[in-house]
Amino acid sequence: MTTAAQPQPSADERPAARARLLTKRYGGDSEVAVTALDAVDVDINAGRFTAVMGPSGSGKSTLMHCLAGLDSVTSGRVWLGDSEITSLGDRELTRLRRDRVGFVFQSFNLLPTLTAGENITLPMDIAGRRPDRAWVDEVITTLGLGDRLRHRPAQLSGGQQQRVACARALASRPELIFADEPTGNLDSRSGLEVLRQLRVAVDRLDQTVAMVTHDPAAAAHADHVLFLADGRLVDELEDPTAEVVLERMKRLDVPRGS
Ligand SMILES: Nc1ncnc2c1ncn2[C@@H]1O[C@H](COP(=O)(O)OP(=O)(O)OP(=O)(O)O)[C@@H](O)[C@H]1O
Repeated sequence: MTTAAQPQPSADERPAARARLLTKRYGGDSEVAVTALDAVDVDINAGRFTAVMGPSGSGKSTLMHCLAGLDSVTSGRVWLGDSEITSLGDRELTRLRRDRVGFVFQSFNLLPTLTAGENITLPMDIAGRRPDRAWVDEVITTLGLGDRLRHRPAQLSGGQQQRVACARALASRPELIFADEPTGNLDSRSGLEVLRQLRVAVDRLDQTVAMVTHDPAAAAHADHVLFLADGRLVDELEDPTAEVVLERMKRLDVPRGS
């Protein structure tokens, strides 16, 4: 428990998630073992939009999965807020994920038989949690979904479906939203629509978003970019533009030794 005498960091300084010496190896000690993450130290700051970039196979999805408690770590420690998730058992981890983390995936993952409104509150309904109606209404209004709530996913455009998925991730007011290539299945206009909504979630709803992306233009919507290469955190960028992100990515794509 913290005492009143201890200074509390401001929201901007408080990491929503952090990892220290995070190593993830697939394949155990076998000859085909892959070190997907190699002693990574990383902070995902609260109230900010962070993009994770890097060449294919650099460890982006693995980092996200380990930070979100979706995958176990080989060594190192991971915290979500003040909770060390690397010390939790399966059941506690499941509860923590359910209550404190939101997810947006490339493939929307909406239930086709439910309306948009039902999809948005489904995780809370399953968890037996009563939605905070004022908050859910604010999310729906802010994401411009008010006139789409009775539609089923098939009656919505891809961009609208992904906005519903964003609203679903936001509905429980999680501490952190992980978005894995959220624009990967969308045309550029719909992708832009979704990126703007993630930006709005941070700026107007005071949420925290961490997004894996291949796209420098998408990363430019973030406040901060983390660059991975060969399982290591090799670069960071504040207030990115698409041009500078592309430039940094080109450096990472240079083959080793050249
Ligand atoms: N379940 C797994 N079993 C074995 N190796 C894996 C597994 N998942 C990932 N890897 C390996 O770990 C490394 C990092 O993979 P990861 O998916 O995190 O990279 P990424 O940067 O997200 O790639 P991409 O941009 O192509 O999605 C790769 O070499 C990959 O082949």
